[in-house]
Amino acid sequence: MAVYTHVPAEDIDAFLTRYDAGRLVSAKGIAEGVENSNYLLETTGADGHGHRYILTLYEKRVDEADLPFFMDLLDHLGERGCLVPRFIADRDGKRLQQLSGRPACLIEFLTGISVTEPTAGQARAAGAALGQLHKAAEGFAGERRNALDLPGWHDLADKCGEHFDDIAPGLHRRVADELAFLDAHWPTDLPRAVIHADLFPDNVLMLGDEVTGLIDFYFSCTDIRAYDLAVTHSAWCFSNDGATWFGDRSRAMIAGYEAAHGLSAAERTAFPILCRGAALRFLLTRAYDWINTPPDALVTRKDPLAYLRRLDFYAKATPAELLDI
Ligand SMILES: Nc1ncnc2c1ncn2[C@@H]1O[C@H](COP(=O)(O)OP(=O)(O)O)[C@@H](O)[C@H]1O
Ligand SMILES: N[C@@H](CCOP(=O)(O)O)C(=O)O
Repeated sequence: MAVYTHVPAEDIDAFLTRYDAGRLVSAKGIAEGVENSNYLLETTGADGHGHRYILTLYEKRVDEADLPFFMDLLDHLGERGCLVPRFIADRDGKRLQQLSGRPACLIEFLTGISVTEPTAGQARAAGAALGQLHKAAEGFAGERRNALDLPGWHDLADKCGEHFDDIAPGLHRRVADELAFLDAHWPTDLPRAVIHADLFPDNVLMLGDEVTGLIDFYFSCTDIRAYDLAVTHSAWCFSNDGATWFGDRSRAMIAGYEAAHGLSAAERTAFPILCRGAALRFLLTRAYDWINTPPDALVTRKDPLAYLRRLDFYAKATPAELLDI
């Protein structure tokens, strides 16, 4: 459950009076997500025909100072045909507000569901949507440093320290060895761009095999473009526990990305290392949250070991195995 801040319905109704959005009809806390508090709002709509919105209160890793970057990026992508939600301006043109003591935004609601067991067809569509996003992001002037890059992974690992071994014996050593490998092999000459950096199935809305929305851009940043495909691959092409890699999903995702954007020879060669980095990144944030979230907290902790299993797979994988479609 990710509702960290409980906002009384009367306060949401009062908040809505700043917008041309009608009056509040219902407000439901959204269980999915781990970073922010999200509510699904139903209103009477400005035209009286009823309307849905997402209300987000920013809680954990989102820095308020980064919100203009995310707003401008979604405007840029939306103007170029990507199915992304726009931040809604109030009657004074203001998009960032305060509600219950938190930074808060009203956001366009997009239809679709997040799949939990993607098919190969859905993995292909996600790969294509990522490629289209990368094409549409070309020419976007904004930049944002990735706080969860290789130096950021070292910081997180230092913070977890000995506690890694409370999650699994030997994990501390394994993480240190992997960081040493990535320090020596992480590519420095691949094209960089604005990337989503968290395109998990729960951040892709779909109807059947069709993508209807890409959401949750709060990790988007400037980094190696093909790393974004590695993140997406790690999230879509395994069983949820990371124990099984699905070659059909993997081939379909790469084919979808190749058709929409394409990978250079250098990106293909580096792909297994980028995937190792992606697996370590999510292992580390999950381990940090595991260690620092009480087991009885309202939010469901995500299993770090599901990403250790992916890391084990990528450490043995060849570019041909991952990319030969
Ligand atoms: N624009 C949107 N349209 C429809 N549903 C949304 C939208 N934004 C968020 N959601 C819903 O809220 C959930 C949590 O949102 P998300 O941005 O992933 O949260 P968090 O940043 O806390 O992880 C999503 O899984 C989705 O169900
Ligand atoms: N996708 C990450 C956690 C971030 O959660 P999200 O709901 O913002 O995607 C993970 O699975 O570890």
